[in-house]
Amino acid sequence: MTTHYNIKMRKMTAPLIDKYRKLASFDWRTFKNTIEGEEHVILKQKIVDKMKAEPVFQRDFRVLSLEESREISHKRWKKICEWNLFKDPYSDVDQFHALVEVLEGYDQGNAARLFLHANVFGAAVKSQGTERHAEIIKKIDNNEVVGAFCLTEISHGSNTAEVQTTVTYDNGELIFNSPNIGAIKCWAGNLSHSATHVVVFAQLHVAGKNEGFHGFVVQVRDPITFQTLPGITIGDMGSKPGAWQGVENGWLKFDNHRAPLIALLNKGCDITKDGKYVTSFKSASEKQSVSLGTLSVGRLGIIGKGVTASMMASTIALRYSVARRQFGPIKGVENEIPVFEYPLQQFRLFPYLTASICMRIFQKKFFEHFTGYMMRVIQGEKSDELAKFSREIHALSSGAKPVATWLGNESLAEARKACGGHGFLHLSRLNTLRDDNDPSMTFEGENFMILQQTSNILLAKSKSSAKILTPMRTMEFFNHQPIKFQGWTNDTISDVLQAYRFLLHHLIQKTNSDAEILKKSGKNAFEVRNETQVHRALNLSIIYSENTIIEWTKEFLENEVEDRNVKEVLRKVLTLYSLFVLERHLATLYISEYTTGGQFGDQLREKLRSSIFSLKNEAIALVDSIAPDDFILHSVLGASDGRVYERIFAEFQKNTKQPEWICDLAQFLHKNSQSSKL
Ligand SMILES: Cc1cc2nc3c(=O)[nH]c(=O)nc-3n(C[C@H](O)[C@H](O)[C@H](O)COP(=O)(O)OP(=O)(O)OC[C@H]3O[C@@H](n4cnc5c(N)ncnc54)[C@H](O)[C@@H]3O)c2cc1C
Repeated sequence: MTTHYNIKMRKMTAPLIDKYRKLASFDWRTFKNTIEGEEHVILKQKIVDKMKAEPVFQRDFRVLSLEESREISHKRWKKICEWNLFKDPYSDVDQFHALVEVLEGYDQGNAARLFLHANVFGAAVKSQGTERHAEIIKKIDNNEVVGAFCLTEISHGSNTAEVQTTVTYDNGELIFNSPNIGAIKCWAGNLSHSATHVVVFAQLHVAGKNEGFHGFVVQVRDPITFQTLPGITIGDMGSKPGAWQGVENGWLKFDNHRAPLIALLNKGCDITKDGKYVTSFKSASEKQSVSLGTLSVGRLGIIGKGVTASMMASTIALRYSVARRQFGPIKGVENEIPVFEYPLQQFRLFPYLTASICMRIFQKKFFEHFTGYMMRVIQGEKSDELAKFSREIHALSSGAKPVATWLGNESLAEARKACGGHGFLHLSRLNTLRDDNDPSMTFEGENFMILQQTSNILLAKSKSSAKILTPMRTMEFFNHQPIKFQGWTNDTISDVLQAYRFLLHHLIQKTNSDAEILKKSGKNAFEVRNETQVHRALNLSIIYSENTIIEWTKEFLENEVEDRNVKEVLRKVLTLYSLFVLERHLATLYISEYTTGGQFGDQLREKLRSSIFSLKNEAIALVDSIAPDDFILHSVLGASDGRVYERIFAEFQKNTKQPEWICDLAQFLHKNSQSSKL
């Protein structure tokens, strides 16, 4: 019976994917190596091969309980530590990036466990501590301790400056307190069960004066018994969706917990032996921005979550779309066409495929810039140019993080719908991935909130009359006059960039002029900033980020791609991405009088449609070039062999056992039938 089924199924699904692969005009491996770098591809595969061979990394589509998720997450983390793949992010940047990418695709919960310790907690101690913290840093690097990052409190997340936890200096010691319920730390990953140490942010009180927001590294548990230390209560926040179930997001309450003074992360500040607070920071806000500098690094990493999300979404939905046949020009099962053939399906999915590629190129370049910046910081450089660099990184990461994470979530939602009913099953992995990716829109700077950082910097720059030169050259548009629409040329990407430059100038001018009106009406700076967000400052930040993604991908295309076929297809990819994002600003383009009449919009849409069509033969090979290994993708609908129905049925067959409560149902039915006879 089973054999018969298998044969029949195989006939039905002779994988069409190979036919679509052959249509491409380029070699997918060359494309992959061009985008990612050959060494990076090899490094990633080595890690994947290690994972494939290791029992602890095997998985199925069963939803694990909270306890199971936490236990398996611990075991996988331990295995990765044992493999000794990296010590800290800057000692081997390439290895680190390869590991990040593999783990983010495999399971964001596992990635969080590792990186919260090494990259967030560890980075905070290293960047804000001094030689006084050498011993704990050694323990962090050797995995002798587990760390968590405690910034958020029940009543404060975004407004970090107002955290309520207090630390009071008392005769050579520090006393930690959570003065009210709102001050209890929460959301800290790794905290609930595993953390032995935490970095805590709190208000430092010395000699009766609040010296403001400071970071501290505190031991919270005995590393042998795992009992919390006196004056510390820790618990878990409860159940969460997706991979975050495996992350120990915990809460922490301090009640007169005493720690030695060494707990203070004392770069740029200290408490002297005679109990005096000293600092080299000019203001509390300077201290706070240095303390939270580590979050800027994190934000760059979160851009990668958006990229991974849109890559996985495009891979799963497009591979499934060539396997899934529905309707056809003539009646009959044999005449049904793959849903991939429908222009509507292409319109829904191709833009996310191109977005994932352009954002990947952008992210790689951003990391290169960032690593260059960090090297100069580590070497102790202090210059105006470096300060400018830091500000530009902050502006771009604060804008690109929301753009990337929104797009990641959007692409997963669209992919799930594009896969119809089967897309809803866990075996597609799409809904799980959407749950996994969801909080990236909130942490490391809530998207709507953090976008304001970008516009603040751009608007401040706009007040300068001097030529604007920045290290990453993302603000070059300031030095060029905006030009209205003058017709399409043969170079669509440049046409789009011209429209973007116009939009940037328009939004800066509009936000500034509306701000002036509000100021004159008596509004204060806080009110003015809030009241110029909708349609103006917010859009400015998004458009600045998209403009940079297009510009950097164009530079890459022109200067770094050697293979002619890859160059040609990447041009098509960028053309589609540029038109896709520009179309979203059509209303603003007309409002800003970039052009009048319907012709521009109509032509833009026509170009978008023909650009989608131009990628039809390339799409599946493009998917192959961005897709992670099947083991990492872990999707029945997205597996590279295209044998979707066999794989679906193989999963279905695992679920034939009757549960025990069926006896109760049988008894109930029997009882009913007996009583109906009475
Ligand atoms: C899965 C997960 C893991 C996390 N891990 C950690 C961790 O390890 N350590 C840690 O310390 N924290 C962690 N966090 C907490 C996270 O950093 C905060 O949730 C985040 O900073 C947002 O803060 P909030 O929740 O207070 O949101 P709020 O600031 O309360 O935001 C609520 C709403 O108000 C809006 N809003 C707020 N301010 C403004 C404004 N000025 N203008 C306009 N709108 C505004 C926001 O856009 C949002 O829509 C985690 C959170 C999640 C979900």
